[in-house]
Amino acid sequence: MILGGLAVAAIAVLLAWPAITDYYSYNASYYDGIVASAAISTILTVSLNLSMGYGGMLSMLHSGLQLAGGCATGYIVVKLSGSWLLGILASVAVGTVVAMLVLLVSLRATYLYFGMITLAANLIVVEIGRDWEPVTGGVVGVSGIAPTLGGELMSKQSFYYVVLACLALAYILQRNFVHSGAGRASMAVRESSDTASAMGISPARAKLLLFGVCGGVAGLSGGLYALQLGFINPDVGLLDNGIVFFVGLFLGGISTLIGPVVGVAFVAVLVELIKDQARYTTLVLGVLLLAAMMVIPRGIVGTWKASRMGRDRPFPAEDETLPDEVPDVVPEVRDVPDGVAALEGSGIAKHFGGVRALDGVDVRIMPGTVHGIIGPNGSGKSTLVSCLTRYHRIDHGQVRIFGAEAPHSAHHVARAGVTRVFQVPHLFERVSVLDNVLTGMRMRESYSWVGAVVRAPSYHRQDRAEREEARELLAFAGLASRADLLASSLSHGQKRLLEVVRAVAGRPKVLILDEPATGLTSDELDALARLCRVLRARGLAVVLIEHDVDFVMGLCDELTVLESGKVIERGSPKRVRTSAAVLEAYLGRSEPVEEAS
Ligand SMILES: Nc1ncnc2c1ncn2[C@@H]1O[C@H](COP(=O)(O)OP(=O)(O)OP(=O)(O)O)[C@@H](O)[C@H]1O
Repeated sequence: MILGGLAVAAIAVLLAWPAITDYYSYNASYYDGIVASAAISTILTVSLNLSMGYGGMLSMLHSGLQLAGGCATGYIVVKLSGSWLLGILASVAVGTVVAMLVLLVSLRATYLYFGMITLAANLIVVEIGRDWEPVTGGVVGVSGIAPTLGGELMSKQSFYYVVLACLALAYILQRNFVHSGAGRASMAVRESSDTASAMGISPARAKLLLFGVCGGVAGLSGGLYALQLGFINPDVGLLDNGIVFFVGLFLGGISTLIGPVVGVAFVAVLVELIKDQARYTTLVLGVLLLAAMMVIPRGIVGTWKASRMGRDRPFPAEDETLPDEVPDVVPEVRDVPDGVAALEGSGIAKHFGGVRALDGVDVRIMPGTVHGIIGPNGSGKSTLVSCLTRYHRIDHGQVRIFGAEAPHSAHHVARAGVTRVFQVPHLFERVSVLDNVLTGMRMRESYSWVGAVVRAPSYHRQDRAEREEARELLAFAGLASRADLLASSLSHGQKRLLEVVRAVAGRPKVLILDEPATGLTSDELDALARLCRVLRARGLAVVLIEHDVDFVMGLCDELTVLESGKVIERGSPKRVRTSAAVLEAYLGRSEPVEEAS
């Protein structure tokens, strides 16, 4: 409410700004220019926010992207005598291409290494700017980049509104992207590439898309910068020019939509206030960044959000009674040919150096069953699952999904219907419970990211249906009242359940749960068992890796028992319970398995 009011007031002031300055000042164009500059910086900071905040990609390339965009506009407007609009479009295209090229060479790089690669790329972009004289104008740059309208030079006021419109576009793009399936996929990759892959998300594609979008937005800010100042030279790409964007982002609040706007506005006002002492500007910005990091590490907006009742803060939600009805949204697996295994591994071998983690393992998991994989610690259970789902490259053997050879990458296996929940909880803690479930639906989404950004009817339809479905699934697991809380506020048991719900949301045909019962209360165990039974009844194959022998024996139709990377027994719980090999492996003597736990 308060935010809404402030936003409306800010928009009104921005729209009326040229009239206000005209009325109150003899130097109106100066003040219009200050706000336009701040708006251009905000556009670049929005791009940085998408990359670092929502994508978890430390980018040192942003001033280089601004330079690339500015050079593209300069080239079109001055050298080709094109229109400013064409210049702006070129800046977006060039920014996108440069960002995507850099991303392609750094696909496997993690946070810090990605930062270093973008740093190197920035140096290269600046150097190209200095040396590619016919296009960039070399060290001197290009001047005379003037926007025209109907053959006349565009007035400062008109240009102000062009910049404002571009800022609005950048902000809307950021907001709509972040709230779309593509945005959730980027955030999933930010949290864990492995978990994202288990939901059918390709980390490489998600990163490429996000960084490409960031490049386009940063390029746009470069094009506007060139048009506003009338020139562009390679110094624009120098790293110290980029500091102001980092200060604005961290001061305003990284990973918040409005943070870049607030942060840059704050910095712009401050810089204006100390303009008579301009030589201290860098010092002041440095101190400001330091102070922000120490006092309000979430930034102004993040801190404000965390302080509001019920927003970004855990609050006790009521305990829920589980509904008896199974929601329709729990998937049903149909048309499976008789006798074909849902997931099958034959002769799987995996060595880690001298360790034979798996040594010729055969496993057949039938649809409509709960299949337990048990064995002592280190017997190879998790490795087997990683091999079956292609997280590990297998040394020997074959993996088949419904009779066909399994694809060779983890996210394609997920798309083929095999989803896993990891042994160590891999929730997306910084987003809501509901968003976690929505992320699990990513591979079913049919709308494009452009459709989401422009909020096409297909996006609205699907988004509405997904949200309803996600809430139904949460209600079935007893988590409905927690849907809008941050996932980090859940108890351990609730997090485990949420992970299962998120996996179910992807409508898998095979669901692999690695030690899901660890740390669950008896009520939570009941809820988990109920969910597994429902999935089995709907034709799914559920694979359980568990140490809780009672839980496994009570739930599973079939078991595969591993020891030292080999199958030592397989069959019904009754058979396994009395197997001499199993008793030996668990107890080293012939006593009932239940006593091992
Ligand atoms: N990435 C790896 N590098 C080296 N060795 C590994 C790796 N992953 C597993 N191993 C080894 O492979 C063997 C099987 O490990 P795995 O984690 O699959 O067993 P597990 O049955 O799942 O054990 P637990 O019940 O303790 O989770 C162990 O000896 C383990 O040390």
